[in-house]
Amino acid sequence: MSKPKNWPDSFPYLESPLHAKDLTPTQLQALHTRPVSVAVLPAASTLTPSPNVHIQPIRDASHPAHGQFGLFATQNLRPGAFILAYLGRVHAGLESAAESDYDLWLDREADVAVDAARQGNEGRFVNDYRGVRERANAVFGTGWCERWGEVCVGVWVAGGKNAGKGIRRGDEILVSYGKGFWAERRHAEGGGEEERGGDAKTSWG
Ligand SMILES: C[S@@+](CC[C@H](N)C(=O)[O-])C[C@H]1O[C@@H](n2cnc3c(N)ncnc32)[C@H](O)[C@@H]1O
Repeated sequence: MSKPKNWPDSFPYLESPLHAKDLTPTQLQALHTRPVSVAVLPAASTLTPSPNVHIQPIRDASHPAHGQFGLFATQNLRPGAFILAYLGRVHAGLESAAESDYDLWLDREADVAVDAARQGNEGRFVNDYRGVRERANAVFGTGWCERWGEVCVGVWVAGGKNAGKGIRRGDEILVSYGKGFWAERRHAEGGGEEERGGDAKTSWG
């Protein structure tokens, strides 16, 4: 199996979603039922490793995630384009890895989330835009991944009116984790809760 450059030795690299044993038959059925309203992602767009990105250490001392890793574009990506799937351990949300900084809702109604804290793919290295640039240039969302025949979380280039020109080769790919993420973090560190208002899990939008 080939792993992306800079993938840490200590983490398993996933080439498909990893299903936790506690997913109920109803949750598994929801995962394997194609919703009418989500983007269909052909198998060719979910290659592992992804040809659209590379993992890089953050060496810029002014970057708030200095000393960690980030995800960067290997080619120009147009507004609205799909970038890559976010792979991890797909689990029942109730059994949430509350302390994980890598846990995203996959299907809130079905109570299913995906956590990339202990294993995953390049998606786990997407940083938040705060303190790096004015706004996010990418968004999390859900799609139907034909490669695995299931609903999956993915990362898209930001689209819409204010999207700009997309992401240029070499740019860092940055999403918004949602205010809830940072409020939770301040709360955990003993700070205030004034910005609370997002999801307990990392949210998007
Ligand atoms: C999903 S991980 C992103 C990848 C992470 N940089 C790494 O190397 O594993 C989320 C963590 O990255 C860091 N991070 C991401 N965006 C950040 C930002 N804008 N400011 C400060 N820390 C950030 C925080 O430590 C956060 O808990």
